[in-house]
Amino acid sequence: MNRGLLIVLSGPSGVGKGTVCAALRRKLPELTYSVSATTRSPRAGEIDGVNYFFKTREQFKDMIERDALLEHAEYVGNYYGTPRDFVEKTLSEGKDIILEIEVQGAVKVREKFPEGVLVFLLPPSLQQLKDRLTGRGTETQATIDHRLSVAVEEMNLLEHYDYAVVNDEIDAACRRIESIMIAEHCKRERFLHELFVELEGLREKQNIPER
Ligand SMILES: Nc1nc2c(ncn2[C@@H]2O[C@H](COP(=O)(O)OP(=O)(O)O)[C@@H](O)[C@H]2O)c(=O)[nH]1
Ligand SMILES: Nc1ncnc2c1ncn2[C@@H]1O[C@H](COP(=O)(O)OP(=O)(O)O)[C@@H](O)[C@H]1O
Repeated sequence: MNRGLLIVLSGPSGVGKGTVCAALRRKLPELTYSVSATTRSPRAGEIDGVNYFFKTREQFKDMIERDALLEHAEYVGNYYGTPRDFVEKTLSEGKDIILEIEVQGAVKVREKFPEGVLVFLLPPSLQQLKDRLTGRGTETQATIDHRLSVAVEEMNLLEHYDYAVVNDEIDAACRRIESIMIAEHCKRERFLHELFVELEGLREKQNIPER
């Protein structure tokens, strides 16, 4: 059985990672979502174990020490991390899993999981990024300014990614990510498709040299 795909959806704050990821999950119910751990306080309506596993700093430190996180990063004063076991289990069951994480964490995943598929979500323009952060209404003006300056730095990490997807329209961005997933599955079929195993067997039997 093929291992599942590890898809990392990343990009600057406010670009639409949460929105696009939610739309993609509605479209692809079989796509597993990795719930992160965080030390940030829950926002109104957020549920522990669904949106995040909300942890104290002590609990989070303990997870780092136990090597229970695949990656973790500090972001605007809070810690965020991906629980390792759930990701490993999902991939070994042949299921695809999506991580929606910030850019430093995505680059760390690259080191630990070179076969991971890194997708960078881009805003159509910086002005639209600012408008989205403001429009969401979850941040104060000071946080928005801070997040915007962080976003400009974050864009520099684009070169580490496999794909760039512009989030102009939510549906269009989803379609692009779906296409990436289809292409990445086809790439892996090259190595594992049963037909090729059969062909290899036949070649050996008939002593046909490889082309
Ligand atoms: N490295 C890392 N980043 C994460 C993880 N979970 C969430 N994030 C990112 O942390 C940042 C802040 O998340 P959050 O406070 O929920 O704000 P929002 O995504 O901007 O609404 C976002 O860029 C998330 O994608 C994780 O497990 N690891
Ligand atoms: N393609 C899009 N067009 C217009 N608005 C969008 C689009 N994608 C996301 N948004 C809006 O932008 C804001 C930030 O999106 P969000 O998903 O919270 O970003 P992130 O998770 O990257 O921080 C939200 O108010 C969301 O509704």
